[in-house]
Amino acid sequence: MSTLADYPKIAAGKVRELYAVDDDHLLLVASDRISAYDFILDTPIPDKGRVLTAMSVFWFEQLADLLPNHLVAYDDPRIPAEVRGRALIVRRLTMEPVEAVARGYLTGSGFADYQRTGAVCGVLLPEGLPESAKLPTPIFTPATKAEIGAHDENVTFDDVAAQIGLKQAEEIREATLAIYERGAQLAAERGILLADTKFEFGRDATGALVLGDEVLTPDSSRYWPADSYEPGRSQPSFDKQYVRDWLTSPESGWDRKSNTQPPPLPAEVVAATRARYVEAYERISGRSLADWPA
Ligand SMILES: N#Cc1c(N)ncnc1-c1cnn(Cc2cccc(F)c2)c1
Repeated sequence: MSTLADYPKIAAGKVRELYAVDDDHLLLVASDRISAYDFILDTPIPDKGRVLTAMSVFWFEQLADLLPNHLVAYDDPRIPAEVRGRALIVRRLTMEPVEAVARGYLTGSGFADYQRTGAVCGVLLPEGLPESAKLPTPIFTPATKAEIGAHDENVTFDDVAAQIGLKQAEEIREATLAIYERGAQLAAERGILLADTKFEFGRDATGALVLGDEVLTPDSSRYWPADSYEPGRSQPSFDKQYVRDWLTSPESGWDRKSNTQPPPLPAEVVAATRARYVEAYERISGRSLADWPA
């Protein structure tokens, strides 16, 4: 059995790391860290890494008929015991330099761009749409990959085509929208709205487009509870709202405008947040987290 120290770390995100296993395989590790208001919080959420890993595997299986993906294994002797259940063996790809975002609802940077220009990533939208409006049809709104701590920059389809080629950009747009439609449909049937999501794609040695990274997780997507959906205001996050509400309540003693590290989370907020991640996985997948490796 390998240990994590056997594998060189080749990339690190806010809550994930990527290690080299061999020339053709990587180890994608999801931590229990959680971020809020652009801070990585001091308090981990137990099982968050397992839930998000299990959710990616569920979606890779659901989407396999649409396009190939980089998943090789999730229960494998190459996965060190210390990260078992929250790590994947994946194929090493040549990654496309674009954050492939699909939006079905108008929120976040998309809503900000719309308020300023009437469009998102060059896609003109009807006038008068309120915050959180469901869009007439889902849109492809790519972004550049930012360094840790910086926000991705929204760009146009033409920018992507200029960077990677028109055919390649069209292939990514088509795949992004097809996966979003599939994910939004399945989630909606389970009472959860998929407002938007971000994919990363790569190419294998034959040049085929391959779905990489994590897929349709609460970290790469905005999931909203359908029963409280109301256009015209920001929506509660399915998974992070307890954290956001406590951090912005007087009880935390934290000032969001202070740009200081948020305080540790109380046990009850941790427990409630863990429960929401588990609920999201079990409702969407129809599976039990107890059946997932630990
Ligand atoms: N997935 C994937 C992947 C692949 N299958 N082949 C080659 N490269 C990547 C790759 C490179 N950067 N990232 C982003 C990323 C993800 C997770 C943690 C991080 F630190 C960074 C993904």
